[in-house]
Amino acid sequence: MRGTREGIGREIGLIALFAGAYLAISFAVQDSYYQLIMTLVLVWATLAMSWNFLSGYSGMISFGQASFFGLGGYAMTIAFVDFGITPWLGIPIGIVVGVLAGIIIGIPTFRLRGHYFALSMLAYPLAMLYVFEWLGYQEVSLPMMREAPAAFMQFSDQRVYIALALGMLVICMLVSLLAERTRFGMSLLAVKQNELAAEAAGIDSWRWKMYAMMVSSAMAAAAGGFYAVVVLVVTPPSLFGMLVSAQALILTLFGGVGVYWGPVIGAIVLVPLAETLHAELGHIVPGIQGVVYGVAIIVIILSAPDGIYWSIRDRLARRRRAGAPAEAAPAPDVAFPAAPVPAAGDRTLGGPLLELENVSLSFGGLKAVDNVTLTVREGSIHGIIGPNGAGKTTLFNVINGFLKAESGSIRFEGGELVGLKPHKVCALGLGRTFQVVRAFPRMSVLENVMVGAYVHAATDAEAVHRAREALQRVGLSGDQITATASGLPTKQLRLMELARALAARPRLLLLDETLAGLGHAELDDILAVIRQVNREGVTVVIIEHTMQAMVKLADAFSVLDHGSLIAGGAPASVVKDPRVIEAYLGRKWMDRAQDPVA
Ligand SMILES: Nc1ncnc2c1ncn2[C@@H]1O[C@H](COP(=O)(O)OP(=O)(O)OP(=O)(O)O)[C@@H](O)[C@H]1O
Repeated sequence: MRGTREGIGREIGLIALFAGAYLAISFAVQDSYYQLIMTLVLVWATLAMSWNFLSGYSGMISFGQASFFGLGGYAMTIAFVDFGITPWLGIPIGIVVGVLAGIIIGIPTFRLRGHYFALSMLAYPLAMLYVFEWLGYQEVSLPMMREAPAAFMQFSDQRVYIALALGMLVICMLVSLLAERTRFGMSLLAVKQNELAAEAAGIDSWRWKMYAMMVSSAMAAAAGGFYAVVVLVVTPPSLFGMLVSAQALILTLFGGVGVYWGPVIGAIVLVPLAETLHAELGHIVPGIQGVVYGVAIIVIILSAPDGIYWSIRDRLARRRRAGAPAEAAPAPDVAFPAAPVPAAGDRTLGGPLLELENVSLSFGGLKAVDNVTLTVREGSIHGIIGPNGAGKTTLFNVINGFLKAESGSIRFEGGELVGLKPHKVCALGLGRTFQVVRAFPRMSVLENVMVGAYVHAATDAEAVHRAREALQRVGLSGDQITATASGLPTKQLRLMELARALAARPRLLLLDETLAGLGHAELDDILAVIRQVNREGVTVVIIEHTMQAMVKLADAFSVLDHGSLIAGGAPASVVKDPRVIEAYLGRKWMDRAQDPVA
């Protein structure tokens, strides 16, 4: 399972096995050309690993990995040629330069998303290519240091380079493995699968993306520095060229995205193929490497779109399932037993917990939230109702920081929320769920909830503990929590999302149509959970269209229409208010309103 250290020892064993086998094969290979190819496989695998760390884990597709590769290569080369600094120091210098460039590039570029991010990343290596040409570094050769070759990383035995490159790759694999199994990787994966949900669950997506950029640029710069040592001559196209960035991306896509074995598999299969064809047929078909990578990407998209690693894994899992005995009956589909419910209004409520004062927000000419003032009392269940398009979800988005109020004030426990990012709002104790469930589909239910727990958990073990506790609170257990989130029935998804919000131990929960899409029995189960959570001290603000349920559940209503608050107060009186009936409930409700709790 991701997110815990389970199985980490086995993975380290596999890495050691791979490294040992690779080294053993390198001793068996006598031809220095093939030894060079074995070195290049490791260098390109490291570069592809750097792409995987940024793009595979976080989902931000980068076409510009050559920037860091080239800077690492040129920093080492210039340090060597102009200052006589050994590559043993030059490569670390290149790594520092690469990381600094990663930070400088990340700051403006993280504002962009999707295709815009990918394309703008493409611009950086192209610009650097011309800058280095303009600076006069068209072709730089490393001088031979015959008096002290080892001190300048110059070895007559090619196998020493293989061992060094293998060391570099193994370090990158271990760093990636550790990231995949800890909050680093889990946070990036959550951002990749649903950035808004991750932010609402307390994940600072910008910070994790920046960390990923720094680690990724360090790996790419190390690969670039080492590449320059091995090939001895560098040119701007060989370090910053399109083929370099494309290679990083294609090797990973081919081998498997989002897992550290992917780049290794991709490099082992494709690099020897491309290099051998280049050596044999390069004089007849110039640029044959590009053809190999082009064909590889078409084949992989058609036959195994997630890459070889995932394709093999899925096939093995299917075979295991087919051979396994019939699965045990699933754990009972439980929620909390419907405990006796204190009638709305019977409970003693605290003072104001959330206060909105003259809050407004427009989309162009449309006032989606218009001068709304309302107070939510501590310990209450506060219903937000209104017709479709009344501005209810927008109001939640303004409260939790997805949207910034244009005017007005939102105070939570007396502190101002306007201007805070969603993860900060979450950290203050304000959790939320969504109208359409925002799950992290490739994670298990437990992992989904762990993402919510990270905000206050110091360690991964504590996050697991808090997540299990939250799942227990919503009544999910056994097989239900190890299941993958994609494909879960609506009720379990709703409960999982509720647990994810609860894992941060909030004082106030914003629930956006949590009852939508549920049958009668399921609806009662979820209502029981909401009441239980409220009894445990969590204040609830809930948007809901099911009026019968809301009247029984809520202590107070606020009614929105066209962005404005048209009524507020105890449910029994609000549903009799002629303005509410006209705007929302309609005549049919008017007839029933004589006995609203029937
Ligand atoms: N990002 C946006 N850009 C432009 N208009 C928007 C945006 N989001 C919402 N709106 C508009 O703002 C108004 C309020 O929308 P909102 O989703 O908050 O309503 P709602 O009360 O939650 O409705 P529903 O009950 O159907 O979910 C609607 O007219 C909607 O079309």
